[in-house]
Amino acid sequence: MRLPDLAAALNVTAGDLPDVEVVGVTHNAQWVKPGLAFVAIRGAKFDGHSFIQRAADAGAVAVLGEGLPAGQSSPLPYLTVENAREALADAAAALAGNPSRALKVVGITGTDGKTTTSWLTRHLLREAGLRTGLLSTVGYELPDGQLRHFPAHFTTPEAPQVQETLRDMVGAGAQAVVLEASSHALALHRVRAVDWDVAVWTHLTSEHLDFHGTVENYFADKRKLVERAKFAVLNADDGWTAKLTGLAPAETTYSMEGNPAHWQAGDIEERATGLHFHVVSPTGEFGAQLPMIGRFNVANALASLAAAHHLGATTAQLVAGLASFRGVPGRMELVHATGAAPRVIVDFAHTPPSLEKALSTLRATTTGKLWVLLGSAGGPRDPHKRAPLGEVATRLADQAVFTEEDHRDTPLLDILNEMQRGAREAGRRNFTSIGNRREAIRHVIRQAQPGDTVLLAGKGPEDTLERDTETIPWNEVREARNALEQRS
Ligand SMILES: CC(=O)N[C@H]1[C@@H](OP(=O)(O)OP(=O)(O)OC[C@H]2O[C@@H](n3ccc(=O)[nH]c3=O)[C@H](O)[C@@H]2O)O[C@H](CO)[C@@H](O)[C@@H]1O[C@H](C)C(=O)N[C@@H](C)C(=O)N[C@H](CCC(=O)O)C(=O)O
Ligand SMILES: Nc1ncnc2c1ncn2[C@@H]1O[C@H](COP(=O)(O)OP(=O)(O)OP(=O)(O)O)[C@@H](O)[C@H]1O
Repeated sequence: MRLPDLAAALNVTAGDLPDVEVVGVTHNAQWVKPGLAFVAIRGAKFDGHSFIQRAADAGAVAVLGEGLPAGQSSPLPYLTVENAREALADAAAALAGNPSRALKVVGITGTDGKTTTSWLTRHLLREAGLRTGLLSTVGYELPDGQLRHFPAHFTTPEAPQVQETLRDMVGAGAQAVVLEASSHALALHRVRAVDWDVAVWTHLTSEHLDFHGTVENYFADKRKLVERAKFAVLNADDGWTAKLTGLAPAETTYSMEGNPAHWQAGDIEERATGLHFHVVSPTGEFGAQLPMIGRFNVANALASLAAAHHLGATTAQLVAGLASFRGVPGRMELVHATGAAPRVIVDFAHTPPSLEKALSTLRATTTGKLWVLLGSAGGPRDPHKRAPLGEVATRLADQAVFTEEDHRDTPLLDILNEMQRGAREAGRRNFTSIGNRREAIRHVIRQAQPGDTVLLAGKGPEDTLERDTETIPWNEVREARNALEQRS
């Protein structure tokens, strides 16, 4: 796009602009490449205007900002905009060709459940035959199903990455996309200029108040998604929904607690194989089975069903889609086994509170013994959590196995000793230590019996294991599957 056309697309009246080609836009001077426009943002820590020279040296062709600081001149054409973050999003969308207009876009927001609901909705849409992309905390996928990661960890990355990813999805033949929208993203305009077809609301509890200040601000940021969508899927069990009703031109509601709603789930049973429930909905009544752990996932399922139904999924496709859902990689992921075997779960939990939550959830559906395998990372990251991890593991599981988990240059023995200390000081002896993670996984899966549950905690979807100075390719689910095969 030529620079004068970009200015016109942003409604900016600037004097004589050079007729140069703008190939993209970025807010980060370190990411500038020849031909990009640089948006100078006044952030909480830095003023992007101090990086204009750096951007120019790297080949930027223009700068967008809310006004040059007094006494500063720009070596590049400077376009004054009202709001730099909004301009970043608008420019990114224009330069990417407004890809969201060519897609059915489902946005998911809420305090918890965004990632799960995004993955499930993506799965249901694919079951319904729509080529669907995904952008979530766990990574992003074009319709080919291969998970990719942005260089920095984000739930919703900055607008240029959002728009460029949507453009790539359109290029790869996507018809729909499911996009997880964090409150930070909505507050900082990262998903402005996305044309939303469906907004899904999971629920809201006090969180991130360091950033938003008050729960009302937090709500107001999240509400933007519902305000901007053509259709809203609202949770009738969430107190905030009353304030969301009527904001979108059309809406549907869901409940797993017996509140009046279009989509209702009842007769909920949580079994070792997953969740079983009965759905009453505008598309009829049906029995549903979802191979996931955790009762709250019924709410996520209802939200996904309603969103996918709105985009054309039939009842048969919805039922089949729920039953074939494999979960979110590395999040309470059930490892499938053939024949009589213990239930094996891979989960990312690597802090004492998340380990506590995961083990408590699993205890509820374990008839036999509950086993847990875990380590703790080396280096400066939270050495204080090692002993508490040992305590939680031996309190909530019947048997714990301590092993390696990215110990890097910290001696593994020191980490294992700390975990053991946490257990011993609480008076417990129900643990063993096996340094090599593969051997430890094989050991615990060999020892466990049908009816038992084995939680492999800490690594989740990570694809490497950092042992001393080595970085080893790693796939925890594959390790578990191999161990299950060796067992049978
Ligand atoms: C709290 C928050 O979201 N902060 C975001 C905000 O940072 P900021 O206002 O402090 O920006 P800043 O660091 O002062 O920099 C100002 C400008 O100078 C630029 N800069 C800065 C330094 C430099 O050397 N060169 C340079 O160009 C920056 O790119 C930026 O454009 O704007 C930056 C880009 O403009 C974001 O990268 C940054 O996200 C930070 C990295 C972050 O950690 N965000 C997290 C909290 C976040 O967004 N999380 C949510 C999920 C939350 C959840 O549900 O758990 C997410 O969607 O991932
Ligand atoms: N609908 C829900 N209601 C309450 N809690 C939930 C719900 N869905 C998930 N959770 C809890 O939140 C945890 C995180 O779930 P999920 O990753 O889907 O949420 P998220 O909003 O994407 O959070 P994050 O951005 O931190 O990944 C789950 O392990 C579970 O404990």
